[in-house]
Amino acid sequence: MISPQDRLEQIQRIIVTAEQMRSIESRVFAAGMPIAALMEKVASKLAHRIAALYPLPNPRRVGILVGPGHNGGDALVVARELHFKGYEVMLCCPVSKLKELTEGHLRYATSLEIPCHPQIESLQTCDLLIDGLFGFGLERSLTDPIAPLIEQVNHWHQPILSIDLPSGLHTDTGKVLGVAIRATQTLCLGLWKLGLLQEEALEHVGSAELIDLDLPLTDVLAVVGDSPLVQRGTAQAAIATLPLSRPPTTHKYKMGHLLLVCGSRRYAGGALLTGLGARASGVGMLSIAAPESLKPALSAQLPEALIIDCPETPEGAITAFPSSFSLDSSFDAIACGPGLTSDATAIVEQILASQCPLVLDADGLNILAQQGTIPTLQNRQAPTILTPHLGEFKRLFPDSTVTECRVTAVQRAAQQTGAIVLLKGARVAIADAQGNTRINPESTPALARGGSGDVLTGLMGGLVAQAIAKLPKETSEDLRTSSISVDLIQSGAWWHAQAGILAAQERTELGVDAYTLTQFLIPALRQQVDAADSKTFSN
Ligand SMILES: NC(=O)C1=CN([C@@H]2O[C@H](COP(=O)(O)OP(=O)(O)OC[C@H]3O[C@@H](n4cnc5c(N)ncnc54)[C@H](O)[C@@H]3O)[C@@H](O)[C@H]2O)[C@@H](O)CC1
Ligand SMILES: [K+]
Repeated sequence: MISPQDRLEQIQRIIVTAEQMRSIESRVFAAGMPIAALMEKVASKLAHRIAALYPLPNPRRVGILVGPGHNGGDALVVARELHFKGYEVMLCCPVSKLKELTEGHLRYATSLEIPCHPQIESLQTCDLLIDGLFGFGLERSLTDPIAPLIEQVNHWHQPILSIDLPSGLHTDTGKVLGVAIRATQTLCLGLWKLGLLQEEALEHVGSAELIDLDLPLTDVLAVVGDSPLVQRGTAQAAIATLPLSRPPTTHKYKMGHLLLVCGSRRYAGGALLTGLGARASGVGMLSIAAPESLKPALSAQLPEALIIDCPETPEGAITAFPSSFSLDSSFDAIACGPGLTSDATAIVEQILASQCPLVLDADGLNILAQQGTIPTLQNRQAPTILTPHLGEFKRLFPDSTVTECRVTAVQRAAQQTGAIVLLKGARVAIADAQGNTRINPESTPALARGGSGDVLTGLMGGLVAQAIAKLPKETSEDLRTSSISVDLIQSGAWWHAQAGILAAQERTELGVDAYTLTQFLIPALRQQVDAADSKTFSN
């Protein structure tokens, strides 16, 4: 039997749509779990968590918004439990036609003399609001009388805690259906809903937490599949994937040789930041091809790196590799792009034509877009990882529907090109050609800053080089490609985000310039590994 800790780790990785959640619940109900019993369980866990988050005596007055379905039912059971714990609870139920179970709980709450108001104004003096208007049953845009009620509540100042989802959000796309509650906190029930991990939803979700409902893993996996294509990244998965422990008899070339191709006189920092990101990855050997005029600065900051000084244009962009240099099989991976400028077309073309695994970013992506993204990458045999932000993504895939749904757009881009595509943003989404998809659930706006992407490119290049170096030299191209998994790329995205989060905690969100970020990569990893170890020992 799986341990409760391993079960919870698996549950934390799963992401469901509304339809999948409905199917899972149907299986549980068909197996004999009464709907009312599940609702009791949900609400008792919620009430317990809410009392821990907002302990008495302050806040004392709790206003609860009750909708027509079972989200409203959950809210009413929470109301009853908080009432018995000593909170001063009041309800607002703006609709008259309720589902049967919800109706019963409303009757009982009323019999306990918990006041229920049709008008939202009565709740304005509450210290805390709980949103139980709609959960995953919301199907269409909100209108009168609920839409104006939500608008009003969003202008008030007390914290709002949403049950399952902020009411008004689409469960799958995270888009606002007319209007939606802006929650301070969302307690998601049972399994992570896809919409909560979409960037569109972030301003409404607040901080998000999963309330485990002990849904049987067999029922969950029967619906989402044993190895679900779309998964939420977790710390444990990232730590298990990163090359944290080294074989005792290893040597530097077995730990990966990474070639960085980056920088120009104008963007000298691009080369430096990529180099510092690569250094933190632990890669065995680091070579940096950069304009020859950057050599002194790079050597001073990265004394361990081999600097390949490249001829440059009068403006200081790389024109080509030096004539003595051959882009042969001595490199396990190349990371290319930061700070190159658009003048470095020839060298990017040469790299794209090579057989070397490649992480492509920034100007490398812009040059690829000019060459024609899909045909160029379809001709590439070696593994390719693209790390665009939204603007670069649109240039690479001008026909994409990225504004509709980032996750679908990334999946399609990966499938069209055969590359692993990582779309940057507050919720990094990563997909491979087979549809395997990862979403990084945690980040910080502190990373929205010039140069933080360069750090990611170097870090990612170092991880890819180490994964490739582990393979026997004669490994086929297909096997090399499959050895670079979305989990590896997700572990890099997770690590980078955790460094930003730790740096922001220590220095505020204003204090996370890209150089500082590089200095937090190792401390953040240390902290996360220690936290994971202490969890293991305490269980
Ligand atoms: N089924 C269960 O027993 C469980 C349900 N749970 C809770 O129940 C929720 C799902 O319950 P429901 O399926 O009842 O769905 P909801 O409570 O999300 O709401 C659905 C109700 O709202 C109405 N509705 C939908 N769109 C509307 C609109 N735009 N304007 C006005 N009315 C609209 C529907 O006709 C339906 O009556 C979950 O989010 C969760 O909170 C969970 O607690 C787990 C157990
Ligand atoms: K809700």
